[in-house]
Amino acid sequence: MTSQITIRRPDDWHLHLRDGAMLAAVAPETARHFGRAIIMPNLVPPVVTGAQAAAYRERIMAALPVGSGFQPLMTCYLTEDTDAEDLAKAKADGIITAVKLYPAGATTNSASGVTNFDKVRPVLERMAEIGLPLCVHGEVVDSDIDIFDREAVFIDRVLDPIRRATPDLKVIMEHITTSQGVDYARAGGANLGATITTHHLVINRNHILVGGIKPHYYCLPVAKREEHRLALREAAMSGEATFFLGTDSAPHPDHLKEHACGCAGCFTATNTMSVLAEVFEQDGKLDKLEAFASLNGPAFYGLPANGDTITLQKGDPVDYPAKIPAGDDEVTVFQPGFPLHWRVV
Ligand SMILES: NC(=O)N[C@@H](CC(=O)O)C(=O)O
Ligand SMILES: [Zn+2]
Ligand SMILES: [Zn+2]
Repeated sequence: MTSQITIRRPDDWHLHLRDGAMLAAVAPETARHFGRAIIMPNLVPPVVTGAQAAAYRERIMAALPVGSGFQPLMTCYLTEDTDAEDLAKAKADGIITAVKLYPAGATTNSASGVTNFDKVRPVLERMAEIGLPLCVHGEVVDSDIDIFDREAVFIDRVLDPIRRATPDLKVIMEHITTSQGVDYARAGGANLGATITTHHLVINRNHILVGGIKPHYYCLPVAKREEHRLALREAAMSGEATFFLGTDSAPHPDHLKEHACGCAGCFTATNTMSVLAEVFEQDGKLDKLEAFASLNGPAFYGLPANGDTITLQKGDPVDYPAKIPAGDDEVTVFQPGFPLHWRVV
């Protein structure tokens, strides 16, 4: 029985760090185990320009524990008014690593996102030319499309046309939640990657709804049927270069999660590596954890893997806090619903 594994230090290719007191609370949680993370730009107001990304990066650096080697990889939020020149300069200056596409209204703080995808076509063409990847929240927002179908419909109506029109654009399907997402990503060739979250490997829609509503399991894209969770697990544990970890750890204060109109987002930064080791072990695939968490992501982004390693050891159930304090608020840590035996030592 394996009781210890050592892997290259992992990276998180989709992370929400927020700002202010929340940033101060959650940045150390990710920096404890992760080398780098792609930082989502959906602040209020969003991080739209290279200058705003540079300023946000400084605030993140200031929130890190002294001596932390954690490196935030910044993104800009794509709007219909985004200036391609500004993005190109921010990339050339080493400020941004990717650009984020939110369909307007699809998720938390996405009101400034894109409604008419034709309007961003010239920006996407420029990004393809200069090798600047596009991270995509892949859900349509049409009110006549059932929320459980929004990812699959987005692939057909929006993503596939964008990729056909701009085949050289590197695209990351963020936080895929369906077998359709897995299939499309798998068939997409070297310019298409897909991130998978920790929580979507653990929960299906029953976990949210059976026996009383569980607001801390509500996130977007919403967890789907069990067959989709199993497809995600198979993809994450396949070792295929297309699939890599993006936790989508998305903290909200508990009072806004446990609310009549609760916010979408699961906070997994604190225990992600323990959860991942547990689920990979459950499926007999611990040997594939390093590819998923530490190797495939940097390879897709054209970056070296981290030079150092982390070691996970198996033992008595791990104690992790149920909540972490954030200013005057608290944030509930994702509870997988089974004990975690793997700790990062
Ligand atoms: N995933 C979520 O449910 N929420 C994210 C936004 C997002 O990634 O879509 C957030 O910013 O809270
Ligand atoms: Zn999203
Ligand atoms: Zn997210």
